[in-house]
Amino acid sequence: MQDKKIPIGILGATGMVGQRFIQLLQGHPWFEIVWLAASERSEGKSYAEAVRWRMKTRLPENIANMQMSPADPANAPKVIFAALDSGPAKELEPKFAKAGCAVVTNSSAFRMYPDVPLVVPEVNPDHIAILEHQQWRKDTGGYIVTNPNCCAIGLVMALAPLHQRFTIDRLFVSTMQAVSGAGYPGVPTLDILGNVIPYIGGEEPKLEAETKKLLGTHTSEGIKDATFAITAHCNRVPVEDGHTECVSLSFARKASEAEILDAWRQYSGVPQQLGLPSAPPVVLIYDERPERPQPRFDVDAGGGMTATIGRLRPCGLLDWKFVVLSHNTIRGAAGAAILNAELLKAKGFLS
Ligand SMILES: NC(=O)C1=CN([C@@H]2O[C@H](COP(=O)(O)OP(=O)(O)OC[C@H]3O[C@@H](n4cnc5c(N)ncnc54)[C@H](OP(=O)(O)O)[C@@H]3O)[C@@H](O)[C@H]2O)C=CC1
Ligand SMILES: N[C@@H](CC(=O)OP(=O)(O)O)C(=O)O
Repeated sequence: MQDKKIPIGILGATGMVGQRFIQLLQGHPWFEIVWLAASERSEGKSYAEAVRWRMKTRLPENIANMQMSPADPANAPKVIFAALDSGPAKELEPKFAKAGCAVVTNSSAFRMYPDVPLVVPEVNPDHIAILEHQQWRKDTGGYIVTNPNCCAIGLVMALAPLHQRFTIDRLFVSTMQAVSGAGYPGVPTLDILGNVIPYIGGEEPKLEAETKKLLGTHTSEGIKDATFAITAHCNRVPVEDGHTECVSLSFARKASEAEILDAWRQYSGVPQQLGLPSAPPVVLIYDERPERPQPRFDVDAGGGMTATIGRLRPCGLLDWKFVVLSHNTIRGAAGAAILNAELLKAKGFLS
């Protein structure tokens, strides 16, 4: 007989990522949505009244009729998926953790705190062990676990198998980021239509710092960042979903084209071994066609959880260069948090 599902709540349920949570959690075998909250603007309304539903699947009827709760832990379930802007997240997420909730969040507010795990389950599942240092966990059993910035996720998925085998020593990345990354309503039409904006506030330092934490090592003193040099350029482009990243890198140990392709093709992780419900069977696809990956055709690979890589070739400045694409609101946000929660459950941190 199947165990009872774990009741979960969504904080920031009306935003782009909140909506993705609702879409992805429909029929989830382990989690059931019982509570929704967002800002005071939404409080007391039905979800259907509060949201501008932007998903391509229909708003589920049971969710449409749910009443939006206050963003307060008093009547919330003990597992919270959070998709708040980072300002409110900074204030609200600790309140929930202090009240004994497991907060599995997308926001950047606590990602770089030394006692907060920043996790992509295929890449660094061992980093959840630093939860033992969180004061909230010691006091009430509550805690905060984060997933990275949406560009950092696609990037580290492609880098992890290479870093494991050849040790990255220098890295250049330039992004082309979809408009859904800016939330809803996001970037004004007149700014982005037929245009490219070579600035996304705060994005470049986040991408640089988070990549080094994610590829860092868990030691008895906490997470020791990876030591490679990294520089990032971040750009907004008129694409609906899917962040594309052009990467150049060099390694401490020489790597051939065949070895790199082999590292990507063999890549699999703990979520695949454990058969977690949201784990894509194939983590990375390498597409041989010279004009791929493209967001229009490749963004939904593996239900939006697989990253697609292409165009591996020698680089005139560093050793190698390639392109990687991943879905920013699925693998880069809601899907990432759900996979984190599945890992936490599988490892005994959620019940
Ligand atoms: N979009 C993406 O690709 C990614 C986003 N993220 C992160 O996820 C988080 C959510 O992003 P996204 O969904 O795009 O953003 P949106 O702007 O689309 O949604 C923001 C959500 O936060 C709620 N909110 C705003 N202010 C408050 C407040 N004071 N108290 C409670 N709730 C509040 C909004 O509620 P209301 O509708 O009531 O105003 C809404 O539900 C952000 O931290 C973002 O950085 C991370 C990775 C990728
Ligand atoms: N800033 C990203 C999305 C995002 O919200 O990132 P972060 O969670 O790191 O703030 C984008 O615009 O595409």
